Amino acid sequence: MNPVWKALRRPLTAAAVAYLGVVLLAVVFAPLLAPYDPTDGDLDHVLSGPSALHPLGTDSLGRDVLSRLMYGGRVSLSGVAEAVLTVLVLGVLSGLLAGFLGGWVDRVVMWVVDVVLAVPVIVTLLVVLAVVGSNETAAMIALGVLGSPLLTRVVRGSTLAVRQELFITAARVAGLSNRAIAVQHILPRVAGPITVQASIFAGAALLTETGLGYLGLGAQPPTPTWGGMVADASTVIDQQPWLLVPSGVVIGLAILSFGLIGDAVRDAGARHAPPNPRRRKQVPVVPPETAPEPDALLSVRDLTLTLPRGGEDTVVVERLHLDIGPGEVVGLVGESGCGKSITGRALLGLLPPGGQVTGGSIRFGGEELVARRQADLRKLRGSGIALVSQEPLSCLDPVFTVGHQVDELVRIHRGGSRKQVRARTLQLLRDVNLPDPELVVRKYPHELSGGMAQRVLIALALAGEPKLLIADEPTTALDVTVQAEILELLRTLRARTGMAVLLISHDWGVVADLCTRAYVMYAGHLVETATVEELFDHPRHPYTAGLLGCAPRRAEPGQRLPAIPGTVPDPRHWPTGCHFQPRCPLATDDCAVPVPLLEPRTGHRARCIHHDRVEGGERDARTAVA
Ligand SMILES: Nc1ncnc2c1ncn2[C@@H]1O[C@H](COP(=O)(O)OP(=O)(O)OP(=O)(O)O)[C@@H](O)[C@H]1O
Repeated sequence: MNPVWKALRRPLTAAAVAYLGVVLLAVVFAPLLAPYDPTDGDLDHVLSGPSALHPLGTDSLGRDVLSRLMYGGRVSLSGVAEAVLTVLVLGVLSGLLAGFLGGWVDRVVMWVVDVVLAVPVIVTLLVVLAVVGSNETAAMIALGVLGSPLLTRVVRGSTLAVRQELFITAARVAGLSNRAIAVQHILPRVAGPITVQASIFAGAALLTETGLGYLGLGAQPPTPTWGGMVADASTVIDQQPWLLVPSGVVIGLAILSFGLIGDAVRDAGARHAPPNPRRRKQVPVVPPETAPEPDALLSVRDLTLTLPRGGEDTVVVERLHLDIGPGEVVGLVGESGCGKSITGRALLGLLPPGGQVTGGSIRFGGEELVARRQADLRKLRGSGIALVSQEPLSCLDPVFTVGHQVDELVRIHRGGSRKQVRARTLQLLRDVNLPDPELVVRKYPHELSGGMAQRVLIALALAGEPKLLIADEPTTALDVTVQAEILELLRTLRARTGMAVLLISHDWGVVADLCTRAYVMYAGHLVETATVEELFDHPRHPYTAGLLGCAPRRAEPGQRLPAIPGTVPDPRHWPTGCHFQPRCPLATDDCAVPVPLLEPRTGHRARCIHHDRVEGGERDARTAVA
């Protein structure tokens, strides 16, 4: 069950909701339910206590307190509604814009927020009332404007947190517009904090409205207001103290109820805002030193990426080269932390906050992608390049059914009537071999197995008919049988659609199964590239040879699994020269200077000066190519 609903079912919260519901009904239906007209005085029963005639007594003019409470609530609660509505519109819009768009929009919004927060509320309200007369609506809207910065901050913080989640990245990858992502994916996620803030503000607004009524500002007599009733009661407190009880209890319980509902929703899972990602100046991109491959679908040259690590911009990928031809299946291999996934994200223009391309070029279909605006890249995502990631369930929005999520992308990429969209969705689900697509479209992500979720994710990626599919460890989270099925599916889809695939993996078996060529990465460097056959038969870099030697299928029964000693160094502590030298059995002093990519055989490149000593290697001449 939704945690918010669960929280609202707690006895105290349920009582608060019920109380506000009853008050609201009594107020709305006051003309039908109130026993008397709120302005009619019964001079025979002035300042009487509760009686059969007047259940809550009468005031100093003999007016029925119950009827005045019902009618008074109309003024007081509509004032609260006006203030809350103003806060919601201003706070949610500005918070979403600031958190989602960031940059100068964020800076301007936060500057306005700081200015409004510095304005004293009561003084401003008095000024507004002095200017517009006793216009309660104007005062409550002004209160809403002054209260909105608190909601702006909360929504901005929550949006920043949600923006980092994988399913939002997946939605971007799929080419969804910012507005669609904000409305359909982010807004439902920040609904909790918004409800908390709105209910807390409603209590404060009721208190302010009552205070204004008490001071004789706002709606004027004989119109009943709750604040006016408190003011009347306080003037006769010596003669009839009871008169303060009905209005005091109704107002007090209403404020308490707003607070209780806010607390319950917050307890149910309001999230804290993450720290604001560091803002830095965009550094100029260093142009590549080598030309792109003209016939390639994707040609990456000298790509250098930085990410903020330990407070500093750290290079995590350095001068990477990569080419993928149309329809080609290419592997990107390496241990965890070598920079494979971050490279995949850079191709889509989706680096984590603070990440930057500081050098090189990415050409896709002949167009340069580095330094292109996010709006241009968004058009490319999904239809040009699509991504399937290693955590299928985290990439699906848990709030919507599979059908809704696939429909959404089909509508964006193809358009068409509801019927046509759904027909295409079912076809896509059939294409990825999901049994019973009619049933699957009605399922929520939590009802899917890992294998089914991965198939749905592949269907989502196919919705835009991409030319290049980046499959980032697409089988890592799956069991062996399902792994084989997904690999077979990728192979079939590639043959059927003619799309190219960049398969990111640390598993040589998977790479050998699907790819014709592979790139091996180590600690941010491309260390070797060749056809998969060449790499298996004649590795020319000790790292590739070491990785191949670690494959579990090469282990002898009863023997320890072979492993490369040591671990991938943190990008802040890369050694100078060859990054692999501290772990390399062939390392010499010469390895401490930067090593270029060499080409021991045509089309086979390795970043190693000892490539001819790598086991199984041939003693070829070195040809520096980069
Ligand atoms: N959001 C991030 N913020 C800071 N550093 C990051 C972030 N994501 C990745 N890194 C760092 O970038 C480097 C490359 O990470 P990347 O995820 O690309 O490696 P990988 O080879 O894909 O490994 P894995 O298979 O575990 O994902 C690592 O040192 C990693 O710690």
